[in-house]
Amino acid sequence: MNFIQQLHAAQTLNDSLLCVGLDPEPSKFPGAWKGDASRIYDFCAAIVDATKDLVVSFKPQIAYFASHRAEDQLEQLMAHIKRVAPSVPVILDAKRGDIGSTAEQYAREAFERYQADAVTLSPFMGFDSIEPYLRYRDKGAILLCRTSNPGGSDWQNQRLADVAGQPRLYEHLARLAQTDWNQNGQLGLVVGATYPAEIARVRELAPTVPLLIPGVGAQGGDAEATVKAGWRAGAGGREGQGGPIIVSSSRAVLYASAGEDFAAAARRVALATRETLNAARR
Ligand SMILES: O=C(O)c1cc(=O)[nH]c(=O)n1[C@@H]1O[C@H](COP(=O)(O)O)[C@@H](O)[C@H]1O
Repeated sequence: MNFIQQLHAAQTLNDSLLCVGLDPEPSKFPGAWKGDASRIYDFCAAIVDATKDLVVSFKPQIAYFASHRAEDQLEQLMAHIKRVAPSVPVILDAKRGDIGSTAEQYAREAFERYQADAVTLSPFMGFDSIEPYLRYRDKGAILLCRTSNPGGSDWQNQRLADVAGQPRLYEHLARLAQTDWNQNGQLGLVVGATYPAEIARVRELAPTVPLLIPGVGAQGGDAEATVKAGWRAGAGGREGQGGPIIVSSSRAVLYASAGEDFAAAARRVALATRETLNAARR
């Protein structure tokens, strides 16, 4: 199964549009684990175990592991997810972007070392910086398009004077991801939940590509508006009818409780968020 097929299958199996982001921050860990970076795996595995039947995807953020020299724990975690939730695709959030020869190494890191099913990428350096990832035919490459942070508009909202119709940069990218760049149907786009009007615009320009939508929860994105903007009737039910949406939340789920009940609390928030997302599409 390729990444898109995995997404469709997980969305149906778990009846979910929710992605739980794994951004482990030891200073926020409960009880005796607080401040202990050697517990990153244990913390994330507990969250995975508590939410694995509620999600369309998991999304570990590589910086939260690398900054603590915990790459080995990320490897362990990826193996754990494959073991306990083999139907749930994993998106490695790495936001890589470099020339082709270096991109080959990043692609090997994401897909061979960590066994990710998809990776987030910055498209700033152009198509030849994306192409090495596409050689892994079953894997997904999710391009930053209209990001959730306010500063995203510094570049992404600029109009391109030399392209017909003067689209904004993010609109041009959405069009490329739907057409010329999407040579084997592997591309997805990141659009922030904090900008529902732009989600709708991206969905219009890229009707079938998966949209990864972070920003609900801690960043205050509106879950209902997100779904109304990005979801199309029939999407995800059967392939070819519309691109899946993957609505991601990290801190609001991971740190729902600072106590020993953190995993149960994470499950409660994940359940409630899944319900909100589902209600908005029905
Ligand atoms: O690519 C991403 O995942 C991403 C893109 C974006 O536009 N905004 C964004 O917040 N993210 C990531 O999504 C996560 C958001 O975390 P919370 O705000 O805690 O839900 C972080 O890991 C960010 O790095």
